[in-house]
Amino acid sequence: MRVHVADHPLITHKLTVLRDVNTPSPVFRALVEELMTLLAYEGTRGVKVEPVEIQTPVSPTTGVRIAEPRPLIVPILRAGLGMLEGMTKLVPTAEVGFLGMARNEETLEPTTYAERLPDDLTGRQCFVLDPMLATGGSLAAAIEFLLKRGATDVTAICILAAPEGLAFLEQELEGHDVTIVLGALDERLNELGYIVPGLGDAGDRLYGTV
Ligand SMILES: O=P(O)(O)OC[C@H]1O[C@H](OP(=O)(O)OP(=O)(O)O)[C@H](O)[C@@H]1O
Ligand SMILES: O=c1cc[nH]c(=O)[nH]1
Ligand SMILES: [Mg+2]
Repeated sequence: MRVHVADHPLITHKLTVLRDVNTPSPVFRALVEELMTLLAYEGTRGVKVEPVEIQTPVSPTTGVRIAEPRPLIVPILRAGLGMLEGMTKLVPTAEVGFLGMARNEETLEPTTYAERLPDDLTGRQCFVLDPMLATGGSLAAAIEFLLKRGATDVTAICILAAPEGLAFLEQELEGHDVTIVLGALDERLNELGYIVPGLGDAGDRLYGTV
């Protein structure tokens, strides 16, 4: 598993406002989208392209286009939905599939309550979007779901992660071709399974449920 922490002052600046408990939901949503555009740029460095011959007004030349089969973007509902627009702006021809997952806040175990994905993901490059990688249970389950359908090349883009969650993913996904792109790697998890310093519950802050 490869882990890449995006290191850019604009990302850190936007993250600081995102973390602030006084940032209201509409601003939080806008910031997630802006951050996602920057993280999508990092996260798609390995997107598969194929050569294409074109004619400029001056001469023929060889360029590239996104390779077939098209990449699949998988936001994990709810909070991952806030990242979708930022990603599809960069890769507008990608297909989008959905996974709905919720973490039981007492046991911290994830459950999957919705799935709308292609049956066969053989040869598909997959990009999973979820802002928070805390214990890693939700992301591990989501990635394992894609691997079982035949995916072999998975990149997850998260805004924040805890070291405990990364260690869990490392152990669960050993031997698989998985890349994790992060906006920041935080200090730790607290006793309730929340990322510290973190930003609280991403879904609640995005959709105004608190
Ligand atoms: O790494 P974990 O310990 O599994 O926690 C992270 C998960 O928790 C949050 O979702 P949540 O379950 O709160 O669902 P929501 O997006 O509907 O708020 C977050 O978006 C991740 O999916
Ligand atoms: O800190 C955390 C942990 C899990 N889910 C969140 O939304 N935030
Ligand atoms: Mg939540």
